Formats: sequence, structure tokens, C-alpha cells
Amino acid sequence: MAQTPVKVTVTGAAGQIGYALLFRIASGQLLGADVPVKLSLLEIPQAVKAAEGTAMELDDCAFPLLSGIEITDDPNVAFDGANVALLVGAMPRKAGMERGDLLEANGGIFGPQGKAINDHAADDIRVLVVGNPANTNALIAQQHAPDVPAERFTAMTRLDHNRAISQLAAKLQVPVTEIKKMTIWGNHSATQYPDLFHAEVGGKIAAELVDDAWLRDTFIPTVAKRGAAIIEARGASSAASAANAAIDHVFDWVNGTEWTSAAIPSDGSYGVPEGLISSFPVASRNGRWEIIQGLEIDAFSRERIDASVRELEEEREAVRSLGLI
Ligand SMILES: NC(=O)C1=CN([C@@H]2O[C@H](COP(=O)(O)OP(=O)(O)OC[C@H]3O[C@@H](n4cnc5c(N)ncnc54)[C@H](O)[C@@H]3O)[C@@H](O)[C@H]2O)C=CC1
Ligand SMILES: O=C([O-])CC(=O)C(=O)O
Repeated sequence: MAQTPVKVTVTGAAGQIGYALLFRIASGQLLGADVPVKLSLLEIPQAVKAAEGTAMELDDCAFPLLSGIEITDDPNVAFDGANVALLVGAMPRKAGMERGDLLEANGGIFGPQGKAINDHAADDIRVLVVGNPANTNALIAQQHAPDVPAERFTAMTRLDHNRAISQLAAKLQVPVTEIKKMTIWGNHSATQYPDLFHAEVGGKIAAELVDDAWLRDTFIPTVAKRGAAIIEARGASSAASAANAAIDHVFDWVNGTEWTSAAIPSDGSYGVPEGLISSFPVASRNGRWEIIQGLEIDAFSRERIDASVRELEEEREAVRSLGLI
């Protein structure tokens, strides 16, 4: 273990996603089986003790790659020298609530954390925001970190991406590995647009293998409302699947991929206003996300992408008027 450990900061470490995430990070699944990690757990004061309990369990695993654990309620300490920041800590949506309701409650968390990242994180910091409303929370954090390249702030739509693959594979009765080029566009919310017009199954366009009614009336709403369905069934929001998607997102960002979905700051591609943190089809090359260019967008897709992007613009306006950015 000659390599310097990578510092990974996890906020909301004592929460349910934190509990599903930390052990996988410590076991090497976030960055690779040969990369030592140092964990920094950020919690609110009331939850520090619970985070200490989780740290005791991490110790008890004797993970060969885990070089240390720090626990704090101070973002300036937690992000000091951080190479990867997973911003999970937020208030989870309760039954009946939409993400817009959470903007104000969560906005106050992500400004100070963005500033602490700006002031203390390592030069190669990569930020993934999981806490909802993830896209706009990422925007708030990014706006408070003017010295960090904007592209380092991302939000998670990988869970939606994985859900879309799973739903399509089940419909067509093919293994998930047969499904390529899945894309989620827009916001991590019920307006998101899972796109089957570019997805491929065994080399064929997915939209041509399913009937229009299923695509429109079953597939899109099932993927877009899956979070709410899990809350309804489990009485709590997705945790292990969310942690899994966070692992997938960061692993691919660092190690490369030819096609996945991630919410990254728009450069104006596909008519998405510059600066909005919106989900796109992306590749990761040399440690950087790149929006996959040149896809034809038909009228059906255009309408849905525009609707989700409009919601992101409204969220941006809302946090502007609340003085959060
Ligand atoms: N983007 C996505 O696909 C998904 C996002 N989520 C979101 O992830 C977030 C976390 O979910 P859970 O772990 O289930 O919630 P949870 O309530 O179990 O845990 C949240 C933790 O964050 C902590 N926390 C609150 N404010 C904090 C702050 N300022 N600094 C540090 N820690 C803080 C709380 O003390 C708590 O331990 C929620 O916003 C949820 O909606 C959940 C599933 C999927
Ligand atoms: O809906 C929620 O609050 C949790 C979430 O983001 C998801 O499961 O996609």
C-alpha cells in the first residue's frame, strides 16, 4: 500500500445511504481494488455518535485498503484535502412531498459545504451530490466554490439510469448487460426523461423493440416515479440502490466509461442553458466527463427534455430568489 490514500468525504455518514455506502468505499469498490482510502465522515452534532458507531464497525472489518477514519461536524475539517466528496446528507423526502418542497430546507446545507470545499479541498476534488434535490443542491454548492472548476460538481442520476436499464431488460427478457447507451436527461425528479431512442439492445434501437404505449405510459413513469414507489413500499427512500449508483458514478468518473448518465454543468449542449446541472448522456475520458454529442433529438424527446430542463430553471430561480445562490 505504497500509494498515498485518497481522501473521501461522505456527508450524512450516519444516514441510511451512508451506512450502505461506507463499507463499499472502504472495500475498494469506489476507486479500485488497489487504491487505499481515508474516510472523512461529516455529520450534524446530534448524529456524530451514530457515525462513531459506524466507524467502529468499519474498524471491525479490518479492510486492507482503509488507512484511517475521521469524524467531524465541521465542514472545514471534513473537506480539508478531500479528493472525492459525496454530499449525501440532506433531509430525505417524505411520502407526499415533492423535491421542490425540499429546496429551502436543503439549500442552507449546500452553500456552506460548497464554500468549505472551495477553501479546503484538494486541487483534484470531485464532488457528487446525492442529497435531494440533487441537481439544484449541486448548483448551490458549485456557486459557492468559485475557485473549483465548475465541471467538478455533479449530481446523481445514475440510479435513474440503472433503474431504466433494469426495467427495459425485464420487459425484453434480456440480461441487463445487453442494454447499451441508456440515457437519462434533465432533473433527478419525476420530470426526468429516460430515453429509449438512443438506447440499444443487441445493437437495435430499444424504442423499436417496445410498443409506443408501453414506452410512454409505463416505462417513462415507472422509472421517473421509482423513488416514490420505493418510499411507498419500504417506508423509507432508496438506500442501498442509491449507494450503489454513487459507487458506479464515481468509479466511472475516475476510471472511464464510454456511455452513462450523469448530471453535470451544461455547456449549452442540446439546448440546455449553460450552467444548469442537468443529466446528459456522458462518457468519461482522462478523468473528465464529456457530453456525448451529435445525437438526433426528435419532437417526442425534445418536449420531455425541455420540460425537465424548465423545472431545473425554475429551481434555479427559486434558490436565487431565496438568496441561496
Ligand atoms: N439522487 C438520488 O438518486 C437519490 C437521492 N437520495 C437523497 O439522499 C439523501 C440522503 O438520504 P438518506 O441517507 O436516506 O437520509 P437519512 O435521513 O437516512 O440520512 C441523512 C443524514 O444526513 C445527515 N445530515 C443532515 N444535514 C447534514 C449536514 N448539514 N451535514 C452533514 N450531515 C447532515 C443527517 O443527520 C442524517 O444522518 C436524501 O436527500 C435523499 O432524498 C436518496 C435516494 C436516491
Ligand atoms: O425520491 C426520493 O426522495 C429518493 C430518490 O431520490 C430516489 O429514490 O430516486
